[in-house]
Amino acid sequence: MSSEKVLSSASASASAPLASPHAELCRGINGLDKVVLRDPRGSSAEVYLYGAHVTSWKNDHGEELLFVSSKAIFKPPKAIRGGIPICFPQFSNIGSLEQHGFARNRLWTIDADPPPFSTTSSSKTFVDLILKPSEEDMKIWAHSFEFRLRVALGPGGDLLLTSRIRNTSVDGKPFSFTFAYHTYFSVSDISEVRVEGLETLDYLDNLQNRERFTEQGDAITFESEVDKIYLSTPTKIAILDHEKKRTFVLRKDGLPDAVVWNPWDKKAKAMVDFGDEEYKHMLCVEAAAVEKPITLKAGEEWKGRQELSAVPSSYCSGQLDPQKVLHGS
Ligand SMILES: O=P(O)(O)OC[C@H]1O[C@H](O)[C@H](O)[C@@H](O)[C@@H]1O
Repeated sequence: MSSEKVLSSASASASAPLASPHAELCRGINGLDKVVLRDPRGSSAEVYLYGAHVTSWKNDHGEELLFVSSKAIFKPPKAIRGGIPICFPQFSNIGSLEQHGFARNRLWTIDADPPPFSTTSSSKTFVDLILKPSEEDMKIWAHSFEFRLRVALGPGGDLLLTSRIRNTSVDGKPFSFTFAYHTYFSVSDISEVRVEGLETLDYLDNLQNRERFTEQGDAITFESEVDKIYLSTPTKIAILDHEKKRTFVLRKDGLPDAVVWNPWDKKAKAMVDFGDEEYKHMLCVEAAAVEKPITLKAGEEWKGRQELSAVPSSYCSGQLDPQKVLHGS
């Protein structure tokens, strides 16, 4: 489909044509614009311009790998429940802004001409989006910035998110922010899930006034509500879904922390846009920069990457082998 044809079927807010031949702009739920990425090898992803929100990531068998609530509200100003909301310029309620900042409920536009990436990615299946603050945004957060997000599908169906945030202030004013890729993974049964790579680390427990604790040596498993900010984590974290025999591998760069969240039954019931039982089928593991806010001087740029892959769990005498996942290439 030509880019003109694609554009004529969606609203003018999307503005620029898409650079990738494997990206298509179309209408999603409630008429909101979304970009569908289809890799020739079979994997796919969907990104709403509302929030630059990834709402779908499928492998080459067409299996959905992200969780989106059946009760998600695709209507501004509510952020979409599930997928990958972007928390910027504030994670959680740590600051004066609304919970998780405003990037997740603003309308982004397609970035027609992004500055070149320093590392060359071989992916031809991508979309570039951009967010600049409106006058209204400047009233609540008085900083000039350009936030560029590239969402790409890699050769093996990996989902790559690269954020580049630039301080475009003309009066030399620095700013600081916290950030998270608030990824909701789809899992078969939360009680069968293990997270590897966060053992023995320090974390701030959101359920206990962000008090600092140290995680035990065992892999992390789930039997009640969890809301923890793990600090200075390794660049690779594995989420093992025993029942599905699937392992998600999260690789990150520029994002030292990792948030792990499952609301469990009580909080699930309290959320209007989340099914009562859905907590069993999701787990948030979020590449983040929370403990130490990132500061950008005028003209400076920060880059934060999250790379997700889903691989069959290596299965050996009844045990998943996380070592292969964590230490393999
Ligand atoms: O309901 P939301 O604003 O999307 O936030 C959902 C969750 O996000 C993060 O994981 C926080 O650590 C949690 O404290 C919060 O409940």
